[in-house]
Amino acid sequence: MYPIVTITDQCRKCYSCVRSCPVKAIKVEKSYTEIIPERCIGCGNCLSNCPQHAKVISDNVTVSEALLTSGEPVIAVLGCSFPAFFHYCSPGQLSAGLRQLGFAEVHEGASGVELIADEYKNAISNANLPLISSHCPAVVDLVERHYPQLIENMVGVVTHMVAMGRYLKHVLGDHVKVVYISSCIAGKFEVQAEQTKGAVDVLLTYRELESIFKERGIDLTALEEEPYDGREPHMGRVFSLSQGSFQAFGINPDPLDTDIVTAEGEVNVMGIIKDLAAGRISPKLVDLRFCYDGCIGGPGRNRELTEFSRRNMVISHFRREIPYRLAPHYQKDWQIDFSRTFSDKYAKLPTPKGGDVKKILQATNKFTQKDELNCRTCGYRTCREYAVAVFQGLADLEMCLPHNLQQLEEERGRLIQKYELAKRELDREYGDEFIVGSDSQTLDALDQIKQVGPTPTTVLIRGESGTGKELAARAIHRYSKRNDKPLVTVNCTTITDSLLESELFGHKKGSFTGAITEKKGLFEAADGGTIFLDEIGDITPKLQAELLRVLDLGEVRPVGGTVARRVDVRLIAATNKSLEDGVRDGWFREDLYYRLNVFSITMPPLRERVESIPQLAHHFLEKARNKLNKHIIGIEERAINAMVKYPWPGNIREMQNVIERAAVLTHDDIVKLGNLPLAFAESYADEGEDVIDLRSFKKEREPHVLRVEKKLIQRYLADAGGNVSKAAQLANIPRRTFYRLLAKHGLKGRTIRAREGEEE
Ligand SMILES: Nc1ncnc2c1ncn2[C@@H]1O[C@H](COP(=O)(O)OP(=O)(O)OP(=O)(O)O)[C@@H](O)[C@H]1O
Repeated sequence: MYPIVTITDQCRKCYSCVRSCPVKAIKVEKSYTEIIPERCIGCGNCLSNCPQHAKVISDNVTVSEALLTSGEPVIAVLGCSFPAFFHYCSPGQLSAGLRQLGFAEVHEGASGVELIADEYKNAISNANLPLISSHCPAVVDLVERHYPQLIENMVGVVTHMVAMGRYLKHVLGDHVKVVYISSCIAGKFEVQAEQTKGAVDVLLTYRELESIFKERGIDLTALEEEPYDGREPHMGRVFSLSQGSFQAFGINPDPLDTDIVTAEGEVNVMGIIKDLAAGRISPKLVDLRFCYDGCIGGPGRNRELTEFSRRNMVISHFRREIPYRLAPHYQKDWQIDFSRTFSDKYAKLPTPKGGDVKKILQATNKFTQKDELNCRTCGYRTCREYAVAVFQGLADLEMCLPHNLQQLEEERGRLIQKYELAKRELDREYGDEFIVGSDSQTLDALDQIKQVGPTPTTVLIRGESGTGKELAARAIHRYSKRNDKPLVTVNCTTITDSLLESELFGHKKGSFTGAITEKKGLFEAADGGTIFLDEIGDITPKLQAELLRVLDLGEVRPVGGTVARRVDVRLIAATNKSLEDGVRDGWFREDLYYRLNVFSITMPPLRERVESIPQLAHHFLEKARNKLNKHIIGIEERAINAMVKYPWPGNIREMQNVIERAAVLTHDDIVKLGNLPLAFAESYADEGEDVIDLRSFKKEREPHVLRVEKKLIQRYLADAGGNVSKAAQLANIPRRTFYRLLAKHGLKGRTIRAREGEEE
């Protein structure tokens, strides 16, 4: 298993890992970043720098526990920096705790350092090339994966960890299992590496070990001290300190000696490696450690302590007397092979051509050198490095912050424009409009609206389609104490069920395909105000249950989320269905029905508002006049009477449309009966009251119809270039009929274009 894992849900793509990765071993995916194992050197920077803790060490606790119950002897080896982590107990107590966990023996990794000290001394004295120390696994990976030309410079000796593993298995037999406990993450890579595999079975971090103690309820400070096993180390104990390796290996360089160079920390190490690769320096030995402050600064270090106190703890451990069980087989001088080889693991990435980089730069608005800000927010040092990474598939175009900001700004402008248009549209539809009507049913509804408006009560508005339910909801909100807060209206039938759920309650990132970011729901958008759910009778049982939860608990739970959020929203629902039937037939929850039906208002259909028709007609004329920007002063009496007589259905929109159409058609400043659809005049006539002369109506209408007909014929002919057959085809009428119409209006084919003006 790969030692570092990304919890994809937790990653927020802040690019901290990209920024902190010295070898750019991070690939940016759509909604998270991922480590590229072939490039990773295990330095652990991405773990320490991830603010969301989305990069974690793969769990070795379970494997260790499995080893401990396998029946084979398991040996614990404590890394050299352990005193700087387990500072709250004595080394003897830690040994006792490990034995309680089932470890057969407890060793200090520091003795592994002493095992390889002679190998180091030999390598240095026989060197004919600048040597690079190989005791830091991150440095080994850096060379193998990124600077393979330096492989021949590596000291061909294993790390003290692997040395300990080889030693223990040599002395005790291959059946024993070795668990190395350390602050080093790169060591986890080394355990699995081809050349060093098999020596150590599991690398456990100090923190993982601590979690096992906690899990088992072992309080180290309460334990009786127990001795350590194996060879008691001496100078090996200072190995984890800055420059401690030379002291541990018994090499005493002159501080002014430029032949032996030592460097710690990413920047220094990378600098020296680059110098060596470029042949700029040629010392005898470079002793490198990727972590600042040496191994006591490892990624799994105890972060509560300063470097100074960590150092002091290691030094006082070095000076301390520690109980040791000196078994004779550990006192013997065994001949063990501590050598190792290295392999070229360089993973070549595609190289862009000049034009490729330019294209990518241009895609993020960088056309001149001045546009290349090199701001580093994407994690790359320069815009060009970033463009290369995009080409290589490591980075994506979204990562350029200045470009993103500009795009967002443009998008914001577009959204504002869209919002303004939608708002204007809504204002035109509802505006500051109040409910118009003087019939008793409308007046009753109005009374109820005024009464319930200022209360927090949930309201259910019933009525056929187009009877003013939304208008009523808006009026309730306007009369409420929440009228300075938003009124969010949702039509439950216009979006699919699954989308409606996420629209209403929001969703967490990754909760369904396409949910690439977290989104707040409309309930949260309406917080403090009112939400109007139109067509509530159409929602699914699942949504009904969720809605009931919101009403009962006052909290919403986003799709894919576990944590609920409190909201203060007043609910107004509307339906044109009978929810009572729904409860009876099982498609609407009874408990929700009672929760909604606290206060119900019924909006009457237009056919039951006959008394209000004249008032409504004038109201809609006013709306049409504003919309069309046309000078119309009123509606003639006959037209009003015809509308009163007309058998309207329930939908008030129909009346609104009839009046708008009439306002379009009228040539005068008054809407006349003739401007209404013929059915009005006919139903008016059928009533036998105020009979109008239909013949004279037809006479009055005829010239208008003829004029429109002639214009249409002329347009078809013009579109067909004067070709009558084609014009008839366009008009979708038989050619003969078209000829007849031409004759009727005194028009001719072919010549029509030239005579168009004349014909007008
Ligand atoms: N009493 C009224 N006074 C003024 N205008 C009204 C009245 N009733 C309805 N309208 C107008 O009729 C149109 C339809 O009203 P509204 O959208 O409120 O109806 P609805 O019942 O919510 O419709 P649906 O069932 O289709 O959602 C709107 O333009 C509204 O302004």
